[in-house]
Amino acid sequence: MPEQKIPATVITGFLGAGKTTLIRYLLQNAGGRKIALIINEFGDLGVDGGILTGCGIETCREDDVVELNNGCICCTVADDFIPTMTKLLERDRRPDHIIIETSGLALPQPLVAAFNWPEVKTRVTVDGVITVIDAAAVAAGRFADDEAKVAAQRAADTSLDHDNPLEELFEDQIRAADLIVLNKADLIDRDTLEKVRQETAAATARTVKTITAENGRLPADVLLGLAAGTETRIAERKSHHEQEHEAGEAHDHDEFESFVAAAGPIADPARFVAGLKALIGEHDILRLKGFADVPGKAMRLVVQAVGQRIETYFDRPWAAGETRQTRLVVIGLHDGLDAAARVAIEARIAGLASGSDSVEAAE
Ligand SMILES: Nc1nc2c(ncn2[C@@H]2O[C@H](COP(=O)(O)OP(=O)(O)OP(=O)(O)O)[C@@H](O)[C@H]2O)c(=O)[nH]1
Repeated sequence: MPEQKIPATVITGFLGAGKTTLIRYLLQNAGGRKIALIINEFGDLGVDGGILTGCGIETCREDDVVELNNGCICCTVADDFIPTMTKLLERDRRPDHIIIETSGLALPQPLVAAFNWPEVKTRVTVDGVITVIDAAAVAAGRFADDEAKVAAQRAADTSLDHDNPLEELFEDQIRAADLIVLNKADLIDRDTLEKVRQETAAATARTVKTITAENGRLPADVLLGLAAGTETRIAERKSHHEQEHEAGEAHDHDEFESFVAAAGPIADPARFVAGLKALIGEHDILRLKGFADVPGKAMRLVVQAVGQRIETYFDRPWAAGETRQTRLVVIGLHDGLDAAARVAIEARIAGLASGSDSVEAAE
């Protein structure tokens, strides 16, 4: 049986935006996922590894945290990142998910490109790039809470081979994002937050979704794609249709909504994916993830989408006695996924699966 690919999430954003805080919360609420962390930081400026390893979180063992402190990760990809990933993948204890926290100076694109290196490509899939933004700093006309510290980090990194102005770096980090987190929402009022949201959206041409957070407190299901633990839950969960006349599930995070959309076999996977892309663009869908039944294929098709990034691959044969089915978990903001939207989305997914609805992807 082929080894299932391990999803990797890149978490980027300026120094002090709240990346470590978000990761810490994520580890504490990982839903049983075994997470390995790669943290990129420098000398005495870096304390994140210590914060995370010393945190006493059960799911995060000391040797699951790897620190890369030879310079900015995007400038040391070949020397540092690839060997580290390879070592991580050769461990006996395979992680369910890999999280990479970049330094505040990192350009995410070279890092994402590194996932195409042969050593990594066959074993890891990019789950998504999450860009954390200090909304309060941006509202105040800055990119980071402490721009002097960012400058100090830059000065301390002798291997840094890009010297973009802060504004350009900020735009690059936003452009690379599959999901943007406007963090530190507690420090500004709603109107200001909305202004920051618009400003951020203007910096990206794509239909990237933006969510807000206080102290990075966001559910793992929103931040991360499928993992071993979620797999069984999808099969067990009732579809939206089955749930329609029942009380909704209890939520820890009221601002988010999720449901399972069930559909029939996929007539044409490429058109299905193109249609899903369009659907995500049209609705407030943050994530779509699950499995699909492709007739004629012995293997199950994994579908993972965050923003406009959609990954599909066959991960394992359907087991004997297992029902071949298409089930996608749809996650979005509560306000955007009301009952009518859920009915419409489920119907569209069913139509896309059967080929009766052949929406082309929005460019
Ligand atoms: N008020 C407020 N403070 C926050 C929030 N998120 C993080 N902080 C604080 O902001 C500071 C920086 O947070 P970190 O999580 O270390 O930020 P980071 O992006 O990991 O920073 P580096 O790793 O240094 O690049 C810490 O003092 C956090 O406690 C938030 O949502 N609201």
